[in-house]
Amino acid sequence: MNDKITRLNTTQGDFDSALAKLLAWDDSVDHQVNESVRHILRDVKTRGDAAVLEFTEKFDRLKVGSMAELEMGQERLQEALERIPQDQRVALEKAAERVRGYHERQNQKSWQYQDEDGTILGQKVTPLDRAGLYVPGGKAAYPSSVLMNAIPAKVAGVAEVIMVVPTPDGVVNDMVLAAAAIAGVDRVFTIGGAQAVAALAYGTETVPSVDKIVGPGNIFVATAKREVFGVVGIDMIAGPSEILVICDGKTDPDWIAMDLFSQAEHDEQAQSILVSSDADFLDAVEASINKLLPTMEREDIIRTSMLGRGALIKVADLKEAAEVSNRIAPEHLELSVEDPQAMLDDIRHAGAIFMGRYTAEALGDYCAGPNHVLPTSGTARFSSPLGVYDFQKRSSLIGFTPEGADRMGRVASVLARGEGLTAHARSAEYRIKD
Ligand SMILES: NC(=O)c1ccc[n+]([C@@H]2O[C@H](COP(=O)([O-])OP(=O)(O)OC[C@H]3O[C@@H](n4cnc5c(N)ncnc54)[C@H](O)[C@@H]3O)[C@@H](O)[C@H]2O)c1
Ligand SMILES: N[C@H](CO)Cc1c[nH]c[nH+]1
Ligand SMILES: [Zn+2]
Repeated sequence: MNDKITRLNTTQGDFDSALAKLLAWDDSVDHQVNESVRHILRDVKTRGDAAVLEFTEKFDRLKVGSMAELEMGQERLQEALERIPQDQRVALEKAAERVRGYHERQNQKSWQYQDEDGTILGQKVTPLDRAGLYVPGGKAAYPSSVLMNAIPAKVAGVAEVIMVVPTPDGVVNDMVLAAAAIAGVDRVFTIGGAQAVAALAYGTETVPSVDKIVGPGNIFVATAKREVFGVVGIDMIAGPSEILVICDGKTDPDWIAMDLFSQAEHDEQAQSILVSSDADFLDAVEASINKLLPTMEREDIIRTSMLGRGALIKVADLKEAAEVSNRIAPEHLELSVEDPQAMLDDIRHAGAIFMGRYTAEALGDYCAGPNHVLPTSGTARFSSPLGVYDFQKRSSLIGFTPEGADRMGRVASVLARGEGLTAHARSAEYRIKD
């Protein structure tokens, strides 16, 4: 690298502000993105398909006469499945099997119990009627994201799964369509960005409106999802990828450099951070970064990301490494240390935790089993990986017996009168025995 990657040390006086600066977004970029996304959302809401077609031409350089041309029917998905090379099909099917196996364990069941009066209390779990899946496709195509979005939806029992994926310059990726066939996606539209989020949220003449939009994407997609929340549900803000590696200094520096690159190559705005107490090891990883960078296919994206948002941070020990990591709340956390289990109690905020030197984050992206759609930008402080629970909702169940209505009616009556709500009180009192 011509310029040097950011080096921080927790002992430096301005560490807190330097870290905050590293994690902060450029406000002026934020403002422009917000403006542009709001304009797109308004336009699609008002003009439907016509606006989606115009934005698709503008941002994806794809001009077609009608939205129908942007829908990939089931036959097209099956064709893609049959056309892809056998090794790709086998790998997709193997990954799908592992992702399904993991997510089946998340399936929630309805439950009921009876209290001492025979009153029934419980929770009814219902899948969403229709879910919208955003699969990114700007700088790279993501067949793995198709599986990660669609399989939990299907395991949850969602009746209709609508997928959107941009195809810049009209280049359709057969592996993406094949993955949709394997996962059982119901409808696929080759649209992306904020215009696709708007189409799913508001519906157009061709794209049906959905109940919830899930899936990762770039800053335009993440901002659009934030804006439409309330009209539809969203899973989380899953924006540009991030990795934080805590290393005890005993892993091959080339492995760590490549783990950092693995997320940096997604996006210029991706973030890769290494934390270690071993200063010599930080130097060794920096040397590996410089050595390996020219060998990378996506060298420019990685360079921009590593220089702009990457950092090597020196800490006192593993305890302090965990504290720094908790402040960042990374999407992916690699514990490249001798005894990762021993560190788990200290780790409080991370989308996914990869334990041990042999657990490359990249395996989690494809085939470990857990979901790779994870909270970014510090939102792991309060949100979780995409899962079956994102496609199910819960209704409370309450069924009083006459005895229960009598006993609890008296309690409700007192509380309602305390709130000055006499209709509530009298409604409960009607059911109290004389
Ligand atoms: N968190 C996760 O689970 C996860 C998983 C996979 C990928 N990712 C992230 O998803 C992102 C994928 O980004 P991408 O760009 O490759 O694909 P994308 O599909 O998210 O975005 C492409 C779309 O962005 C829109 N766009 C581009 N420039 C625009 C502009 N100037 N104005 C308005 N709209 C514009 C276009 O409509 C285009 O279709 C990356 O940041 C990657 O790190 C995250
Ligand atoms: N690392 C991404 C989530 O941030 C997921 C992904 C898909 N393909 C490769 N990686
Ligand atoms: Zn990745």
